[in-house]
Amino acid sequence: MTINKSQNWHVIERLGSSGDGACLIDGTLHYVPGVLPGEKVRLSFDGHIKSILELQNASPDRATPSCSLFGLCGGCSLQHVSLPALLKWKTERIVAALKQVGFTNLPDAEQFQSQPKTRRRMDFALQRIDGGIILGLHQRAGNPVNMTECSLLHPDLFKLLDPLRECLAQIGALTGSGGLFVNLLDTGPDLLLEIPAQLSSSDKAKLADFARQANIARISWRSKLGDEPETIVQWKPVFHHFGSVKVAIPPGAFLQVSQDAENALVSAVLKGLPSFNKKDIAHELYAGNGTFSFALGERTRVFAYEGSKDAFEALKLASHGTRVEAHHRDLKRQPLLPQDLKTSRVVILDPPFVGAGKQMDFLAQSAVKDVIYVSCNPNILIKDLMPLQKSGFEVLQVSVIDQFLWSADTETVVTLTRDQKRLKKARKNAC
Ligand SMILES: C[S@@+](CC[C@H](N)C(=O)[O-])C[C@H]1O[C@@H](n2cnc3c(N)ncnc32)[C@H](O)[C@@H]1O
Repeated sequence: MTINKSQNWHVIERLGSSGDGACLIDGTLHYVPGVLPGEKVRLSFDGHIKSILELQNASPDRATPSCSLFGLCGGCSLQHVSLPALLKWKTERIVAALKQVGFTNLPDAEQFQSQPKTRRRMDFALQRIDGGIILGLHQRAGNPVNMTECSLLHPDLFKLLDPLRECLAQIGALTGSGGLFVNLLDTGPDLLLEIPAQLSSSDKAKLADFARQANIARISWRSKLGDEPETIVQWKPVFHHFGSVKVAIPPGAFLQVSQDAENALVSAVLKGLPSFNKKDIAHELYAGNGTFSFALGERTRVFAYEGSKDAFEALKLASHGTRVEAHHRDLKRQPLLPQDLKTSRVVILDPPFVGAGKQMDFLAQSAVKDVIYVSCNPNILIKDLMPLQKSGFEVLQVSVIDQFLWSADTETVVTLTRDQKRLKKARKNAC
């Protein structure tokens, strides 16, 4: 294929939603990775943009990437941006999203950014190659890259990678590609392997030996996403604390990706709560294993809804002696209806990446006055918050939590109310 080396210079206008720089070339919008607004680039093409040949007007927001795999590994797309500039960009994106919904009179956003090397949850790709195993993240569009260094991963997980490669190389069932889901819990790393073929008894014995040598409490396996994990080895208890409540976390469970971000998220949610009377009930939707539930339970009675059976069971077991009442419910198939929310003082919801969909319409139609919406997807946030805006909700507080460091993903907590008294008071206090 012939590569056309353009002599033309192109100015980067802004960052698009995936973090790539947008520029107009011959009237068509193109996205260029690794650039910043205001920078001028000369590009080579092979139908699409192939590479940056030259860059001028380097932005003051430009930073030296901290990882030598940057550009190859798909885990980070924005290491060429300084962390303060990244947080500012993410915050502007959220403010723009809220304006797009139609909200006006927005409060200043509170901001938090995780520290590097704090990531305690990661979904790795596995690939057998001649002489070993590749264990790392996928390229942006392509094969996995061996993670030989990482600016994101918690050191307690990073130090496991080499021993894991050695162990997995001995696993006969791993003949091609697979996955490895890792959570760093209070009891140490918890591993869930995804390998299509059945593990042999020899594979299981090797994993059991490895678990003891590497002080890993549990290793589970499933053949594909959606299958129930099988515990291969568990030789000591597996648990994690949310506040003072101990939860027996199931294999492959959802956990906020870093402890510092989890703390910031919980604080933002608690800050958004209205005042409670003794008998008030908070409805929490998409509760997971209880990241927010038990902190909420310190303030009031909580009805916590979760669709994953494993997470619901962990939540239910842990909720004894607390004010949290766990409910197993698929909120897509069976959303809470306005009458189900009649007793609700406030609704807190943290939907998955695809959003809450129809549930938002029923929430908007209910009599609920206060909502705290947690989002990891700014595009879906726009869709989900539309029905609330149309039914009279206004934004009381916004927190932008950059827990997905050096990627375009953003976590946000938005407190909304249609209680005019509360709104007036908050705005008066902010003046
Ligand atoms: C973003 S996670 C949040 C979990 C929890 N709030 C936390 O912070 O750890 C979304 C949660 O929604 C649950 N979920 C996904 N689809 C669901 C559905 N249709 N009905 C109910 N829960 C669902 C997932 O199992 C997951 O626990």
